[in-house]
Amino acid sequence: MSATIDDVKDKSFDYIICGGGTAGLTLGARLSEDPNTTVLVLEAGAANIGDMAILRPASYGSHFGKSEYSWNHETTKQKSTGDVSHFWQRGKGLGGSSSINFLCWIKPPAKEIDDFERLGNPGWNWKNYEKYIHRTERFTPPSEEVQKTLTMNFDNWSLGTDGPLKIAYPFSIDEGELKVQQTLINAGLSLARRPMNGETAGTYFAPCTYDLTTHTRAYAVTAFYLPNKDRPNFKVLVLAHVNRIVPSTNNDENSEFVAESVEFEHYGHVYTAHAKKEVIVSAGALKTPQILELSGIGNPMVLRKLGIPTKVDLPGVGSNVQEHTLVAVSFELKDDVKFETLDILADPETLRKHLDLHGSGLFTTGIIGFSFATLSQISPKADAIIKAAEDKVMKNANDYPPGLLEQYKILLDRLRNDAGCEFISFPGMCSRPNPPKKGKRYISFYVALNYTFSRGTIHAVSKDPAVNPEMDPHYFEEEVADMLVWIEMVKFARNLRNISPLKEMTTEELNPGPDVQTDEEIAATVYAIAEQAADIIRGKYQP
Ligand SMILES: Cc1cc2nc3c(=O)[nH]c(=O)nc-3n(C[C@H](O)[C@H](O)[C@H](O)COP(=O)(O)OP(=O)(O)OC[C@H]3O[C@@H](n4cnc5c(N)ncnc54)[C@H](O)[C@@H]3O)c2cc1C
Repeated sequence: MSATIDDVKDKSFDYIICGGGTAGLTLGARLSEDPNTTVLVLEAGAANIGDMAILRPASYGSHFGKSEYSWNHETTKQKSTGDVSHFWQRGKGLGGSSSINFLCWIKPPAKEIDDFERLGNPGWNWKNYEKYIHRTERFTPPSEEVQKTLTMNFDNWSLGTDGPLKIAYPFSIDEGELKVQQTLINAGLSLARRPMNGETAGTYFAPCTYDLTTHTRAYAVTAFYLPNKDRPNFKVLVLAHVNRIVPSTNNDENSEFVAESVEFEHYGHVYTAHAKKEVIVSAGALKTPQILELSGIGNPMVLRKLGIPTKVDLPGVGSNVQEHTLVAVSFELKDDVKFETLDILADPETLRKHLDLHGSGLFTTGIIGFSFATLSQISPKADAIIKAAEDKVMKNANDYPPGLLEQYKILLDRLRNDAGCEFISFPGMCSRPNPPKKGKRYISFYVALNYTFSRGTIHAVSKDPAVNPEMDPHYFEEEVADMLVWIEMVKFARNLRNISPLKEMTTEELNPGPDVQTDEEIAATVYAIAEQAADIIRGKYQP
């Protein structure tokens, strides 16, 4: 139940969950199924319940830069991207990033989930993943008419139908999407076999976290918080920023760390709540390391700099950071092509009209076109790049921190055999550096790197919990594997304009644009535009 500070301060709970995002609310709902188990969730952001800016489905990017929805983190300046820093948006508020994400319901390859277990984490395998994800899903397939129009076939697919999270295809799907999909198939990326069941290689239309009855976003709040909020044993306190975990008082340097309570800040005052069983830190990948480090859990070298005594020597905290980097390529559509893209919302009157069209119109569309390819499917240079990456890894094998060589071996195997080159079609312009032309419509392809070799860090830089941690992704520092693959992916996406039916639908490439031709020029452009694509959507299509 939504809690007040009096329900929480100095009170004891079986479990305290730090961070009420996707993972935190899911876990809170699950643990509190047992009426004898008390659960407290502490969330730094606001509740934002019923806020149309969150609920309106195709509101991608509209939350970016707004502190009521997003943390607006900024990375350190990146040498490889021209000494600039990059904005990292993450959801702030109940539901976390599930309240601002792009609603796409896609799944990883089974093999990649099994790799967690192969790296020494028993139970972290596809079989378990699928069991629990089916429990989460409530999938409604599209009508037979839509299936026929979009040549969809779900015979092989298996999704859960009784879970709390509503999964569906968005209400409005333009038939232009089918032509885009056909282009990718004609480019050699045939239909994926069972993309919801671990066989993701190829092209497919993905469903969204979308409530078909209300035409609103389905997310951690609608699936896990609202249906359970009246349980007396489930308390959720918002605007509660967790500072640190406090161990039991008899804790000294040599004894085991036992989490006894959680210190948090609420409206400028610091309070504690006590945990009888466990404290779970689920503040997202970017903020979790800070809570651990301020609690004395982490790399002693980092903690020493902060003046915090090491309680648990855990060097992995805040290391091994990998970013799902993306960049977009955009093509201008011919004026006579029928395809209602988000570009038309640039006109204020059209925007107003579509905002009023609740239950239809462009805000009930979604990002549905996905393709996953192997490097050899998209580039004649695949063998040479993989060989160069292997040589580099073997040359430096003795210098890697523990566990990294094992990860790299798996990544090299994936680079050779698996479909890690991701292409996402986007109905509209979402790229840099060239601005859209007035009155024109665009089709874009996000190019996303899934097998990242560069490794970054996120560490607290002050004892003060209000000071943001330092986030350094080390973008493209592993030049061979990351940059060369990236360049080949951009080239593949650019070439889609020469393939039917897109060839007949488009006039010219807007971005990266005709001035960018050589590999060096592509590299220079992607340096400048990496990670900024989504930023473009903001302010152009949104209220
Ligand atoms: C812009 C964007 C688009 C995305 N699009 C998609 C998509 O289309 N499909 C998809 O599958 N995935 C997408 N993702 C990723 C997906 O949303 C995340 O992987 C997922 O939400 C992560 O869940 P989490 O629980 O780990 O973190 P989050 O959901 O981010 O939750 C962390 C929570 O902890 C809170 N918190 C942080 N620090 C503290 C603190 N000190 N004290 C208390 N609370 C704290 C935060 O406010 C937040 O609510 C997207 C992510 C973003 C940012």
